[in-house]
Amino acid sequence: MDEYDYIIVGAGIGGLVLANRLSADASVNVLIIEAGANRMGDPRIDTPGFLGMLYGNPDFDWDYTSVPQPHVNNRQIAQPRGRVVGGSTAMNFSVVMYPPASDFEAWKALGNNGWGAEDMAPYLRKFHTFSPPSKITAELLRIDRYMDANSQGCDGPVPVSLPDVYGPFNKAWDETFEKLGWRTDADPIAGRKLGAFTAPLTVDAKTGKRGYAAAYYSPEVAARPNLRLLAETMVERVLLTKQDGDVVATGVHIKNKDGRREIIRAKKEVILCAGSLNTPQVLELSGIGNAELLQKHGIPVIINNPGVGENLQDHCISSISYEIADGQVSGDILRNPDVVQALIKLYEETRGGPLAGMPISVAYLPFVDGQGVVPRQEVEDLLARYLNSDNSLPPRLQAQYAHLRKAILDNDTPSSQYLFLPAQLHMKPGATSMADVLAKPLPENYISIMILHNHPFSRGSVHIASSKAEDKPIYDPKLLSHPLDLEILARHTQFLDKIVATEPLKSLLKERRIPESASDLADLDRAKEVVKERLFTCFHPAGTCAMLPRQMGGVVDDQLKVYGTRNLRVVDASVFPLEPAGNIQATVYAIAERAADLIIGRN
Ligand SMILES: Cc1cc2nc3c(=O)[nH]c(=O)nc-3n(C[C@H](O)[C@H](O)[C@H](O)COP(=O)(O)OP(=O)(O)OC[C@H]3O[C@@H](n4cnc5c(N)ncnc54)[C@H](O)[C@@H]3O)c2cc1C
Repeated sequence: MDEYDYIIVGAGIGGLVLANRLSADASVNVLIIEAGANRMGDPRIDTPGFLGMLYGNPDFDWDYTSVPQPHVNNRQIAQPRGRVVGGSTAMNFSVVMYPPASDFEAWKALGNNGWGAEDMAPYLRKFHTFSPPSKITAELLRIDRYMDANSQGCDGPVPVSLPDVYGPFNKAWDETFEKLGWRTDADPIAGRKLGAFTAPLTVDAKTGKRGYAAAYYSPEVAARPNLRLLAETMVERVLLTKQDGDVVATGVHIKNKDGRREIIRAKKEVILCAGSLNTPQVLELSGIGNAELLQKHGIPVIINNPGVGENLQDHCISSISYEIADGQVSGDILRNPDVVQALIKLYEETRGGPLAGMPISVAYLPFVDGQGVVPRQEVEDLLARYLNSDNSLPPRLQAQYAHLRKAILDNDTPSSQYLFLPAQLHMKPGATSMADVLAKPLPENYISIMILHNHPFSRGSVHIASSKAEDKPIYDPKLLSHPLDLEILARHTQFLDKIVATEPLKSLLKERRIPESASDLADLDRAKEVVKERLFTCFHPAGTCAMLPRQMGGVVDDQLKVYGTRNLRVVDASVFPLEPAGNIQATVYAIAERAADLIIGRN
């Protein structure tokens, strides 16, 4: 029977960071188990522009779909999740965003010592190595104004860069927001950013290849005799026993690719890094969760904790696509197979061109609507109308909403993240898959502007559908179930009219929009309908095993240990107590790096 000091479940960010850092000590044996295959070196992963090939493909994607969402016209929304070594970073859009310092301060204030902005700042640098852009790209984006190469990461495994993929739209984006009064020169990594900027990408500037969590599993690390990666192996549950009143994780039950079941023993710890949708599933299958639910599925209850699988938060986005002016180019030209072939050739020969990265630009803005910043009194009125202040909310929500209330009233905190994306985007009634979103059925060329709602009030859940590990859990994000979310997102969507009516972006666009009903967003009710029709996820499910005090519905403590256990930890996006602003991969890397220090005892 196999036995290891540490067994890590899942080879996404959390798993690979820990596998690397823990096995640096040659006296410690580490096993990392991944349900998907090891496809390092596969050009479909390595080529940033090929990401559309990965979604819905069972070789790469768990391919979740939500249950019908009543607040979004009963639509069902896809939620791709990486099922491969590298996890979701093997298929993400590569954008590196840093949350405002106040979001980590909120984590700390919610009872998590050691998770404030100062504690986390070094870890936001530790995971990556930044390469400054070429002179042409630096000048095009005016990057020296707000990004200091010396403040970025300099020796982490994941490459971060601004490849030469940007063009007139990115330049116009920056200038347009400046005209609108949103020029700021703060460095995003410092956690005090507002206004427009171009966030770097997890792309290796030299090779044009995707940089992702697999970078932590370099050939030198993989060759360590004390580290073993077991791919194509599903962890079905954690083996738990009771010792002196504590629950102790002694190993895991696995099912390998031939369908054979085995037990592998852990001497020190089992660490769950299976992501926000699968970590709660493994806990519930192991007997940790809501007792009623476990009993319903015939699972013996080891620890009754109804917080498992609850508190699900995600960044939802609304978006509008705009036809581009004659003579301009967008990613929609990739509908032509000859263009694709020419770009593949260019990429193979130069490691550059549009396949080397998505030319996304962003803007962090406070709460705005069609008129500009929403006046404080109006925000207060909205909060009074929609936020329950009569203490009938559970303590977790009361504490969380107190922070969200502060955030939306503070004009220095980004309420939304606007994203420029150079392609048309489509949503459907019923179920919308990634293939639907990325299809290019319209003959004209478009760009899209997406609005990501940074601090959602809605809370969903993910729970087992049966006692079988192969049955996907039920994923119910309850998108827009809190009325404030619709109100906020609709108002942010109204601000799009201002953005596209401002030069120089205005001259790069024509009148035609997707959807057509978005041609005038002055009416708030119409903007709300547009939001419901166009709502999608930005792929950041989090919070389902929240790091919070137990009486507040927490699942792990501030050492990331599962309550009631001696040696079972969780290290992935599920531990977020509160969704931070912006795309979350940098935050997940930072959590994993800090977890490594906690486990090693360096903290
Ligand atoms: C399409 C898409 C685009 C995105 N774009 C961006 C972006 O541009 N910028 C950004 O910052 N973030 C982005 N993200 C989000 C970011 O990539 C994720 O939040 C992050 O990778 C989550 O990491 P994780 O370690 O928590 O989980 P995951 O990456 O989901 O890793 C979990 C791993 O555990 C494995 N696993 C699960 N269950 C089991 C089991 N029972 N046994 C064994 N193994 C198991 C999975 O196969 C997976 O490999 C995107 C995500 C997606 C899907």
